[in-house]
Amino acid sequence: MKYMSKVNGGRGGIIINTASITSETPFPTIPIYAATKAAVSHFSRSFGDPLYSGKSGVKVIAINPGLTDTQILKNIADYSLYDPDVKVAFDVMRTKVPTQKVNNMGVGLLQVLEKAESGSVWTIENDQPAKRCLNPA
Ligand SMILES: NC(=O)C1=CN([C@@H]2O[C@H](COP(=O)(O)OP(=O)(O)OC[C@H]3O[C@@H](n4cnc5c(N)ncnc54)[C@H](O)[C@@H]3O)[C@@H](O)[C@H]2O)C=CC1
Ligand SMILES: CCCCC/C=C\C=C\C(=O)C/C=C\C/C=C\CCCC(=O)O
Repeated sequence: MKYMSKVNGGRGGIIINTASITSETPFPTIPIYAATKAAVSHFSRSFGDPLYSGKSGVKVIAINPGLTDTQILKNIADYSLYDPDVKVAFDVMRTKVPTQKVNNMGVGLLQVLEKAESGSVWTIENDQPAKRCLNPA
């Protein structure tokens, strides 16, 4: 931010912070992960305020990916899931939530870069176009 800021002779720019759809609502199966993502969303909304971006020319935006086919899902068995019943609930949820292709994150990200206002939060899920999140953390 310091070096990108127009105040310091920089060119401005865009910072995209990766939150998650788990930031939008309480997520009992992965509480710590979901809470950190809510923090990423809130942090981005605050630093994206025109109070900062108006002077700096640096937009700050958060994206909320839905479940996406990456390595993090293959590593999931390595994570502590707190309780055996939570593991069962987690596995059931996995079967119900659609997993999107990584490519859709690239497409969605370009849409966000083109039109997003500073301080906004965008959901990219289910192989659909990016949508502005109406109930961010
Ligand atoms: N795949 C999914 O379903 C979703 C992923 N996300 C978020 O997307 C972001 C990217 O994750 P994916 O590409 O899905 O997972 P990934 O496991 O493919 O990539 C994560 C990358 O982060 C790196 N990494 C981990 N700890 C690090 C550290 N301390 N310092 C530097 N690098 C570190 C890993 O080496 C890996 O290259 C993460 O913030 C994740 O929480 C959000 C919503 C859904
Ligand atoms: C993953 C099954 C639940 C389905 C939830 C839908 C979307 C999830 C999006 C995410 O951001 C979750 C992606 C990966 C989970 C990664 C880590 C879990 C860490 C668990 C923990 O807090 O110990």
